[in-house]
Parts: sequence; C-alpha cells; structure tokens
Amino acid sequence: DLEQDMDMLKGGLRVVMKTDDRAEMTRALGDMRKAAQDARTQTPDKLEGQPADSAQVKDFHAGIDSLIAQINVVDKLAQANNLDGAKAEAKKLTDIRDSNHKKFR
Ligand code: HEM
Repeated sequence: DLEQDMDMLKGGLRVVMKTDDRAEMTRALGDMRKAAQDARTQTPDKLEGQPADSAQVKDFHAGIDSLIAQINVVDKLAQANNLDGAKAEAKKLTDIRDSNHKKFR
C-alpha cells in the first residue's frame, strides 16, 4: 500500500544520501523507482472518493512523475559513478517530497 511505498522511498533515500558504493546507490534508486511506480497506482486517504480524472488526482500523479524524473536524474549520475553529484541532486528529492506532502498527506 501507499504507506509501504513511502517507507521504501524513505529507506532508499537514506541509502542514497549515505553510501559511497555505486552499486548500492543504483540498487536503492531502483527500489525507489519501483516504490514510486506502485505509489502512482494508489490513492492517498485525502483523495479518497475523488474521480480519477479530478484535478487533485492528476496533481498527485504529476507529483509522483516529478519524483520519478528526479530519481532518473540521480540515477544517471550514479551510473556515471559521480556519487557526489548524485547526492547533490538527491537533495531535490526531499524538496519534491516536502511540497507534495503539504498537498496530499
Ligand atoms: C523521496 C521522497 C519521499 C519520501 C522519502 C516520502 C516518505 C514518506 C513517509 C515516511 C511517509 C509516512 C508513511 C507512514 O505513514 O508510514 C509518507 C506519507 C505520505 N506521502 Fe510520501 N514521501 C516521498 C514523496 C512523496 C510524494 C512525491 C508524494 C505525492 C506525490 C507523497 C505522498 C504521500 C502521502 C499521500 C502520504 C500519506 C500516506 C497515507 O495515506 O497514509 N510522498 N511519505
């Protein structure tokens, strides 16, 4: 469920910010991408009962999509073994998290 996906994102982000191992970082990013893709199929409690084509549901999907896009940016840097660059870009994941939590949590 959505809570599990969020917990996966949290664990993954912690690894990304901490690790100095390229393989470990890319694995964590893969887990985060999977969790985000699953979250996209869920409905937050706040949006329960909203039609699938409502502005709020679309905005939720857009928030998840921006998270996945930034995960991909971080992953490209990690793949290139630029772990410092990856960590710098990973800080933007927390901005995306915070702005979306304000709206949907
Ligand atoms: C790296 C990014 C993110 C992290 C680390 C993160 C982490 C978390 C955590 C730890 C929780 C609490 C889960 C629990 O109750 O056990 C949570 C809840 C939640 N998050 Fe995120 N989150 C992220 C991004 C997002 C994004 C992008 C969205 C929406 C577009 C979002 C929407 C929500 C919602 C709706 C809840 C409440 C879940 C519920 O209904 O119980 N999160 N998140």
